[in-house]
Amino acid sequence: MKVGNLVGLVGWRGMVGSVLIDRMQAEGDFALIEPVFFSTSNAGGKAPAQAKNETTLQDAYDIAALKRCDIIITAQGGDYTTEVFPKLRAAGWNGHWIDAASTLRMKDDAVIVLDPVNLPVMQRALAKGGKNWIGGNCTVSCMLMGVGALYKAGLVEWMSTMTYQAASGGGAQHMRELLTQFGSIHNEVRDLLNDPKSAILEIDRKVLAKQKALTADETANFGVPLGGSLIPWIDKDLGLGKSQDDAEWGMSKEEWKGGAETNKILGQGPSFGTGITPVDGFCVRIGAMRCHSQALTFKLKKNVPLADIEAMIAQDNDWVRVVPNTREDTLRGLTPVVTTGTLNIPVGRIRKLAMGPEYVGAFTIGDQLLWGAAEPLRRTLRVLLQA
Ligand SMILES: NC(=O)C1=CN([C@@H]2O[C@H](COP(=O)(O)OP(=O)(O)OC[C@H]3O[C@@H](n4cnc5c(N)ncnc54)[C@H](OP(=O)(O)O)[C@@H]3O)[C@@H](O)[C@H]2O)C=CC1
Ligand SMILES: N[C@@H](CC(=O)OP(=O)(O)O)C(=O)O
Repeated sequence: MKVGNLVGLVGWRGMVGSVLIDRMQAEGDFALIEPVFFSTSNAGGKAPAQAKNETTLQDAYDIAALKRCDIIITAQGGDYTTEVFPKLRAAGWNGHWIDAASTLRMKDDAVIVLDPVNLPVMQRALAKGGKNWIGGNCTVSCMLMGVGALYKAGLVEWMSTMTYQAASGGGAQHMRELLTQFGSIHNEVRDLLNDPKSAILEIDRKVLAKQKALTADETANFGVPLGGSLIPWIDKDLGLGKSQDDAEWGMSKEEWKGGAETNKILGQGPSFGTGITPVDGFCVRIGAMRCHSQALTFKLKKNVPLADIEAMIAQDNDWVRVVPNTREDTLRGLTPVVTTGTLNIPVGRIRKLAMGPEYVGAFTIGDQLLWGAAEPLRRTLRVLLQA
């Protein structure tokens, strides 16, 4: 049955939501839908310019108002989903729910959406009456956009990923805090930096003293200094594993998502167990603004020539960019700064590793607000409207 085009938008004002609205405008999505804008804080206010018939903001907690929508897209966050989604379904709403939050991702009736990688999984679910479409973890989505080709070809025996994740993954306040920390640290040594004869170890000593003396306000979000440092733990401690000899023991939630979500996106089952591809590694927060980077190690099922691997990756989708493994090309094309604000997913440093011919290394980067959050949502809207 054709899906109707009355689309409720919740969370459009936030960081992910704003990127989503920009992308929907850029791609002409608003020409295909009748948007209804919702707010958790300003019901009755003026809806943004894209609103056609519905120019007033609706209350995002009003189940009757939400129930009118054929499709709801939310980037409002997990607490909102937890509160509203069950009530809406309990009230008999049978529309399509597209969500950036992780709350529903691992539910059996939810599909993690990333159509350039798993359109067949999405279409199978749609044919069976699926209604819940959830955006994946940003790190996982960006990684699969880059190297999904190797999974599609059934080549991956296992993968290890070491991540370098941007401040934006924590939200807008985290980005502000990072910059505030950089500013405070710079202020501390500004005069010494301006003096070319000053001793670098004196600068270093003052920087460290300032990092250690950052105020509670300056570290309220990350808990510790991130400017000039890093944090090798992202998201909760899941407390999994019965003993420290279990693979899940000591895993952060972000690391757990790497394995669980990669396999679910690929339609290989949700988590640990048979039939899945082991994916594991360490997730690290660094002082980048909004691009997540990852160093990947693959054990392939067989020895594949490097040129074939590069060709497979390059041809997989319209956004992946294979960066030749030279110093010059890497500096020019494989950094968060060149990737930010684009839909490009550069994959570089592709090379055979010293462990043997089946071992391949790669480095990939993605804008975590675009492919990592907003883009899969708007593309899911298109998939539904075309169904
Ligand atoms: N940040 C990320 O990297 C990722 C986030 N997500 C998911 O998306 C959710 C939303 O994240 P994010 O966009 O970062 O959250 P934001 O905090 O930027 O926005 C969430 C909501 O906060 C309200 N809000 C209150 N004050 C402001 C303000 N000054 N400016 C804008 N909005 C404000 C808005 O709701 P209202 O208009 O109703 O008041 C807005 O929709 C996350 O909770 C997560 O579930 C998913 C992937 C990545
Ligand atoms: N956890 C990610 C951001 C995020 O929102 O992830 P998820 O959508 O899986 O909760 C990060 O901090 O970089």
